[in-house]
Amino acid sequence: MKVQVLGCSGGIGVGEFTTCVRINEDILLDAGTGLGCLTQSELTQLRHVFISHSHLDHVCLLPMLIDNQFELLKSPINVYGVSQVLESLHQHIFNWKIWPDFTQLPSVDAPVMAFTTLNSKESFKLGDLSFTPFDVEHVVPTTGYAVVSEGGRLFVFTSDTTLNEGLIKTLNQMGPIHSLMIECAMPNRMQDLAIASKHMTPTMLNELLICLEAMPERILVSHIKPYYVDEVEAELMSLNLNAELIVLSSGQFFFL
Ligand SMILES: Nc1ncnc2c1ncn2[C@@H]1O[C@@H]2COP(=O)(O)O[C@H]2[C@H]1O
Repeated sequence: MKVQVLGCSGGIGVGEFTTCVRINEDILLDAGTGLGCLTQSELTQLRHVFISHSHLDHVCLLPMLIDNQFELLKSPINVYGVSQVLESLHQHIFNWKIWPDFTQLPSVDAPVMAFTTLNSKESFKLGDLSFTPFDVEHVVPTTGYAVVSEGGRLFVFTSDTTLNEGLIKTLNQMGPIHSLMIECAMPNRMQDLAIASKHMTPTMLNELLICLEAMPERILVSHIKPYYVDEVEAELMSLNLNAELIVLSSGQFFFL
């Protein structure tokens, strides 16, 4: 399984793209501005989009992805998420005011976009891969995704989350995690804002990792607010984790 980080920033600026991860050629986790890094040919290969939550930095290019392919699509692009997330997308974005409701276009019988509701902690199989949403704590309903590769390796994408007992328990129940993509939006001195906006700091990440029964082989850190990248990176490096720690940047890819 190829995991390509198209966007992993907590903000915008030259070279900064918001959350979007491509799995192999046809699957996305979230559809932030990183999606705009793909070529037209790569865009046409996308068939499945798993959405973690309704915040703009994670969904802003989904409407344009569908419109881009409108005339080309012979079958719908499948959009997956738990019910609260899909309802938010439908109500607040695909509502004819912000964007057309592509679940009804060009016709209700043969639309270019189809929503599939997932249940938290229930696996969804796509070929040899499986995707399991799991609840995390953020300011809106949010799920991460546990993705099992063709070879049985586990890639966990937490999306935006803060630290709580539930996250520790959920990650421990998954068994050995090969690669954990987790956010660390702000430096330690901004812990109050991190808690209010339900994000993580390096200290909170360390507290989480200490509580894991098995250390993931790779910790992939994402969603750092651009202004604080150097500070967060220095704080992360001082943790001296017993794992490969990678502060992600757009364009990186990994094989699992
Ligand atoms: N009280 C707050 N609750 C949620 N978000 C906040 C708050 N104050 C500031 N923010 C910012 O609003 C941003 C919304 O997107 P993010 O979750 O990436 O990060 C959030 C914070 O940077």
